Amino acid sequence: MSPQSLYEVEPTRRDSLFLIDQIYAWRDRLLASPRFQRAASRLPVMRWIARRKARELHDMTAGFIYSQVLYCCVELRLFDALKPGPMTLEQIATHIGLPEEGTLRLLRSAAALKLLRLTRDHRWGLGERGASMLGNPGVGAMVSHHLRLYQDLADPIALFRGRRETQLSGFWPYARDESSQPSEDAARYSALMAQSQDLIADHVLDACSMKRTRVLMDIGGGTGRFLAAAKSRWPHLETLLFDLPAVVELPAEPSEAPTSAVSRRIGGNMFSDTLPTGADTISLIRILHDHDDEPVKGLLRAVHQALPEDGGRLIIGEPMAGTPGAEPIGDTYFGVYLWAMGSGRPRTSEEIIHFLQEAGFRRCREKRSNMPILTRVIVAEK
Ligand SMILES: CC(C)=CCC/C(C)=C/CC/C(C)=C/C=C/C(C)=C/C=C/C=C(C)/C=C/C=C(C)/C=C/C=C(C)/C=C/CC(C)(C)O
Ligand SMILES: C[S@@+](CC[C@H](N)C(=O)[O-])C[C@H]1O[C@@H](n2cnc3c(N)ncnc32)[C@H](O)[C@@H]1O
Repeated sequence: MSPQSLYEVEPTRRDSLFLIDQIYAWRDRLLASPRFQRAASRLPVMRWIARRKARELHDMTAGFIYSQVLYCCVELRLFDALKPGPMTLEQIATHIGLPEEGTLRLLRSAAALKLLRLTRDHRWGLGERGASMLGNPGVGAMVSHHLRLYQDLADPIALFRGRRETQLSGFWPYARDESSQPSEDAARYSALMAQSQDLIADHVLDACSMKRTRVLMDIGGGTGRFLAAAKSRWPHLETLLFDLPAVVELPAEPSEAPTSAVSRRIGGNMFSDTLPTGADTISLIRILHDHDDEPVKGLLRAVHQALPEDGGRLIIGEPMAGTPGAEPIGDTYFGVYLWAMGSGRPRTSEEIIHFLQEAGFRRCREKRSNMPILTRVIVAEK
């Protein structure tokens, strides 16, 4: 089966070899030749390109080590420790409970990655990337939970043989079985989602105003963090939260979403229950990519039905495949992540818009996101 038919994209003129493909084939023959590579690394301009390309390939080869150095910094809370100011090697070794020799190796490797920085007086402080991590606390939570995916990737070829029980699918039980949800599982993944919602909510809300919305329903809204962010911008909003019973029954975390931010919490299954009516705007934030095509199409039809005829609006926010300049985030990171999770796939905005049109939506369009690598935004009307 061709990838096109797997993902239901209209086949383009696949049989003919375009000129551009011939040019790429010629380039690939050159790049694959050790003689060409040797020659290129001696010529002035070519040398600069060759070094850059070698560096890129080396970063990809070594990326798994970079990720684990970042993991150590997060787990050992190094960025938090260095927030007030730089520390000496001895102070850091005592603080993280590692021998000085190992600590020094870790600090040097983190400094080379700009996570840390060696100061002029030989102390260790935050590097530009370490400081950015402090500004985005949700990223640290993501890095910590990657340990499960890392275990699943220990035999990566086996992972691609077929979807099966994995460490990651154990973290997201709804991806394999929507009906049963132990509350401790729901609490664990909902906390991660709430922490990382701050990476998303502002960009979605910057892209679409809710000034004229009366009732907003967030389907799969977790602890209500997205609704809380919307309500703090537009206090007139009535907000409905729809999620699995195990999630809406979680004890309210005042720091996550103040009780007053969510007008009503409704427990149910978005695939098998009739969705509540009454909202003039419905949001699906980081929902569609978790699920395979057929359930997604059914969900979009159900959302269409739940919206009012006059002025009903759907907002979709999630990372998407084929984002210019961030292709590996959609297709590599989320593609592999969702494969290991056991269901879903990242979709291009064109695919989502196509599904929306099939479900009966009109005026389906993408809105400009300030951070398309983290979330893109699509709006559709009934
Ligand atoms: C100050 C001076 C001198 C100059 C200024 C120059 C300047 C303007 C610099 C810019 C500085 C700046 C503002 C930096 C900002 C950095 C930012 C915003 C960094 C953000 C990084 C975000 C990252 C790395 C996000 C990672 C997100 C991940 C890994 C998300 C994973 C999500 C998952 C796994 C979701 C799972 C849900 C599921 C199951 C798929 O549904
Ligand atoms: C990836 S999380 C996204 C949470 C939140 N929208 C966010 O962006 O932080 C997916 C959410 O969908 C909910 N969910 C999964 N399957 C569901 C179902 N069948 N019915 C209702 N909610 C479901 C999960 O409980 C979870 O809260």
